[in-house]
Amino acid sequence: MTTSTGLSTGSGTGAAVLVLEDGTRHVGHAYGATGTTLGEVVFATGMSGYQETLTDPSYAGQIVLQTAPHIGNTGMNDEDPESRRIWVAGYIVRDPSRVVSNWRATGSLDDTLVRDGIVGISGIDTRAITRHIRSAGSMRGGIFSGADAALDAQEQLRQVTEAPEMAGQNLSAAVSVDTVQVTPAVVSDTVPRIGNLAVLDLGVKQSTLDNLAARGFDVHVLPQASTFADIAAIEPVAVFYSNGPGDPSASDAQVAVLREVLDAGLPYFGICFGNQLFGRALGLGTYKLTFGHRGINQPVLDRATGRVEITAHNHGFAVQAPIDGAFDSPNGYGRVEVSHIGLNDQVVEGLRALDIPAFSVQYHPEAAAGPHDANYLFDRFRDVVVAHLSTKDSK
Ligand SMILES: NC(=O)CC[C@H](N)C(=O)O
Repeated sequence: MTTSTGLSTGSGTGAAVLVLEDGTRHVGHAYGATGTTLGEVVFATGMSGYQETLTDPSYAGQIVLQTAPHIGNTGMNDEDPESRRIWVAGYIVRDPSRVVSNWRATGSLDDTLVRDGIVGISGIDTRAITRHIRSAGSMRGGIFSGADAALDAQEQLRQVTEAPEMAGQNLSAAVSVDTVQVTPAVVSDTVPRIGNLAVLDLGVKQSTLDNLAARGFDVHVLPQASTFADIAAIEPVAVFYSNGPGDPSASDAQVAVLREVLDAGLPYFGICFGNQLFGRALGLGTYKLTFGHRGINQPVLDRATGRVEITAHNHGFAVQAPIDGAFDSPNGYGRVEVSHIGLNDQVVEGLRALDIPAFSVQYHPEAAAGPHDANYLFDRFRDVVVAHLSTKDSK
């Protein structure tokens, strides 16, 4: 058992305890809302961008630990949220900022955590927990604060071990829109309107929608349970599957719809969860990484250009595929290749179909937060769609 004592006053009052499913305990301070929260404990290595991290729906069901020791000093603003609320199941911070100082700030992180009911803990040894997760793997955990901090340790551990594991969870319904939402294309002298794009909302980020609209797509965001008929009804020129929380192996319905999309010959682009579901549609498997990739400084090789990009990541699962050269897709969509590879661990970071207009990446070309090295992928998608439309016209 590891126990660390708090180093900061934190924002909440009173004690809090982080309990991992292997029995590890860290005692610190209540932070944000008080009570009990359960989820998969993961660490994120971004030195900045906590607002984008917290509002990324892909983190639903996860208790996020920030390895950056000092969080909250720029507060919260009205421009950076990636969705309508904070989605993390819980928040672990070493040393929350006691003051907010930024010209864009409209509120504090602490108040927003309380507003959205996010239970957190501060003042614990985040480095020790990160090193533990790196070797033992991401695991279930719980934060207990307020009166719950005083619960019997065995009772706290029981609650943690009875919580669902991330493997096998389908969380799309919890984060997706209920009705179709449209973001019109941002057209100009240099950006022509391309047509309607169907975006399946599995937990999409605002920056992704903005990037797609800026390429001339009228972006129609569809609920996660949409059928192929729902997609066809908007007469799309192409289809996009977003990032999102949960285990890709638990999304059979969306994979079946994607197969209909590919069978119909519609161009396809997927990001993160959308990459994993593309892999599954092609007939590939997915698996859980030991501790995943979450941060804004991950090196990725684009095999088409030989260029190394520094990129934003947030994934705990990955696609299983041969990384040495093209191969036949098991489900009969022709030849496929792994287009991008993570240079830290050789994980598949992108897939490209060679015989149909479809590709995807495991990481985040929209960044938010993170470097913009991979933003060209939105241009690549626009070019694929425009080329596809021109071959259709010439037939
Ligand atoms: N950002 C994402 O789309 C994450 C995809 C998936 N939930 C994973 O953890 O791998």
